[in-house]
Amino acid sequence: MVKNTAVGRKKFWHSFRFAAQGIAAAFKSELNMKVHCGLAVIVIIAAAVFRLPPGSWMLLLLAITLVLAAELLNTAIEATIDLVSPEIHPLAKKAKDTAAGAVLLSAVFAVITGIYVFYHPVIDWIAVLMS
Ligand SMILES: Nc1ncnc2c1ncn2[C@@H]1O[C@H](COP(=O)(O)OP(=O)(O)OP(=O)(O)O)[C@@H](O)[C@H]1O
Repeated sequence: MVKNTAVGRKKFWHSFRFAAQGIAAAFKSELNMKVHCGLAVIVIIAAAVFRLPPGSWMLLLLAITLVLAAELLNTAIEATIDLVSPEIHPLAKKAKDTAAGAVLLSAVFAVITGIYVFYHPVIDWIAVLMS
């Protein structure tokens, strides 16, 4: 484990490396993170196949970023709670459940965004298939 003791420009790039390590660590340890990333890849491929307009792409990228960012913060809060309060405590429960709530909220937004963005292209595609 290394602390960021660099200065100036070096410190800036070290911060990026530590952030990338954090994302990689969350991906390796959290099943939910793997599921969210897998779904994000499927959604991006579907958006390319349906040739969605730029506005729809931006909405999808916003939803994907929100979910992944919420999942990363949830993982950070879980790790912090496990470190400072491994024993059962109502505040530990509140912190973990609230962080999980943020993930749930962002996931609901992502589902609504997906329905809004894909509804008409999918209906049009089915209509073409049936005609
Ligand atoms: N120290 C604690 N004190 C009180 N309740 C806790 C504590 N740790 C966990 N819990 C309860 O158990 C639930 C599950 O906690 P856990 O740490 O297993 O996280 P998780 O939601 O299963 O996440 P993951 O599986 O991604 O690690 C929490 O949401 C909380 O309600």
